[in-house]
Amino acid sequence: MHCTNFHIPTMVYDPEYDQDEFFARRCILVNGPVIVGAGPSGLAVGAGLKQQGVPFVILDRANCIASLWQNQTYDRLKLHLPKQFCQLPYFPFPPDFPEYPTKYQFIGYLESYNKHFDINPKFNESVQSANYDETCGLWRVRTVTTNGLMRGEVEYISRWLVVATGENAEKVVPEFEGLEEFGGRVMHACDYRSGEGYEGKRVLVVGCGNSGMEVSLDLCHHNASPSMVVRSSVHVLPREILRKSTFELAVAMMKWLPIKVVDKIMLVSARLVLGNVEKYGLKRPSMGPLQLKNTEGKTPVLDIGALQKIRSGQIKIVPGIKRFSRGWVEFVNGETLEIDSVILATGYCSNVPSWLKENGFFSTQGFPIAPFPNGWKGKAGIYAVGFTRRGLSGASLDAMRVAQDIGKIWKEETRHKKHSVAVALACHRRCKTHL
Ligand SMILES: Cc1cc2nc3c(=O)[nH]c(=O)nc-3n(C[C@H](O)[C@H](O)[C@H](O)COP(=O)(O)OP(=O)(O)OC[C@H]3O[C@@H](n4cnc5c(N)ncnc54)[C@H](O)[C@@H]3O)c2cc1C
Ligand SMILES: NC(=O)C1=CN([C@@H]2O[C@H](COP(=O)(O)OP(=O)(O)OC[C@H]3O[C@@H](n4cnc5c(N)ncnc54)[C@H](OP(=O)(O)O)[C@@H]3O)[C@@H](O)[C@H]2O)C=CC1
Ligand SMILES: O=C(O)C(=O)Cc1c[nH]c2ccccc12
Repeated sequence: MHCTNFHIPTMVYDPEYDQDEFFARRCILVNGPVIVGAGPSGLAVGAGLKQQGVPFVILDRANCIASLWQNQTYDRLKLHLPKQFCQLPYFPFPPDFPEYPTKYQFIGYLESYNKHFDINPKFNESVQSANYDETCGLWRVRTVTTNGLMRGEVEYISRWLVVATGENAEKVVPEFEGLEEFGGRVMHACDYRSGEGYEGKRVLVVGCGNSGMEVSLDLCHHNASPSMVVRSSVHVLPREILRKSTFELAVAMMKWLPIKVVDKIMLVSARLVLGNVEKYGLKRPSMGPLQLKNTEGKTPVLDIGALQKIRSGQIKIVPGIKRFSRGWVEFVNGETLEIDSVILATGYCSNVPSWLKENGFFSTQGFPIAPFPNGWKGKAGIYAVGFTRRGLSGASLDAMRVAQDIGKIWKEETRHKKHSVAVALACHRRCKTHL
């Protein structure tokens, strides 16, 4: 796509003065980078840029920051890594936070972070496409804005594009034979808030990652009867070993030992603390838990109580699903089970391939192709933050690198040109000459 699709009116974006909302179609030249996503990753990049005086625009499809945390998680959720691995750069958690903050505490912290750095994302702006326009050397990011009844299209034009839409941007909803005739309540784990309303119900929880385990546990707390589908294998680790965070121990050991050895130690320790989990139907993968996380992104389960319920039989383990029918499910081993509801804890995926038109930086799965630690920067001013499958600490690391890199280029350019807006306008003029 070239500049032929350039829509007027065109404005220079000034963060001090947010222009009116009257135009249904607008084109905004951004002085600084466009950041897509106002989750922890996007906010952390924003903070790093603010500190260096670099202007930017953050766009989010939702109407709030950290929408994954605010709109798509259950009430009982707590961070499952200790707090020091989850805080964002330059602004620590309050000292009275517990070791594993609740989601409400984490959201409160992110709100303070947003306020403290005056990040000011633009909400209700869903990015539909982004492409690099070689004729003018700029990124063109198109959004659909939904603001009450108002719907508009905006094109943001920028030197830099920071992708911060997350590893969990879309829910994965597999197709199952017969599900349409099942008849009971079916929802994805991202829409599950609590077991209220499930009392006495037989619930099939599909998937045994952290979501499947914790939803099943929450259902037990609400006197429901969950059966959890384990179709392949899963690593379950205790959240703590001898009162020390398992994750923290693993991070410490990784400084001295190869990952394979650390995995062995993890598995021996897990066996000592949890016993043999395979006898409950929780088959372990052949690859160790950290290696599996690093190579395939599959997060080990950090157990916070589900295993005890599996042992006691309150959570039943069932095999893969063959098909559904009215009021029941048939498994691959031919057995059937009567159920009232289904919760799909079947995971999430990146949505980058659906909107980013480029070749070579992102894979078809929506993750940077270059392996860690080289996937944060691409060619022509594109960056990725929060795609290293290393949780919030990985996102923070990316964010600091990206903000520093953009800040460095920005400072070099503003030293040479009198005013950064003049630079943007010059680019803009160059772009328009190609119309
Ligand atoms: C239930 C759950 C619990 C977790 N717990 C932990 C934990 O304890 N510790 C840990 O380290 N990690 C945890 N994670 C991993 C989680 O991915 C990170 O914590 C964190 O949310 C990643 O931040 P992010 O900003 O990269 O992505 P997100 O938080 O997903 O934010 C991405 C933002 O991009 C926006 N967006 C997406 N597509 C578009 C588009 N096309 N246009 C505009 N905006 C868009 C979304 O609305 C969203 O606000 C958890 C994940 C889940 C699902
Ligand atoms: N407290 C916390 O901090 C929590 C953190 N999280 C994090 O959120 C992220 C997402 O976790 P989660 O939502 O559990 O997703 P995961 O991707 O980790 O797990 C998805 C599960 O669904 C199963 N599955 C997928 N498709 C099917 C199918 N067709 N039939 C049967 N089973 C299927 C997978 O099985 P298979 O392996 O065979 O493909 C797997 O067990 C993770 O990083 C996790 O750590 C989640 C919840 C709580
Ligand atoms: O909870 C998540 O989704 C995370 O990605 C956190 C995380 C990063 N590395 C890990 C290794 C083991 C368990 C959790 C994590």
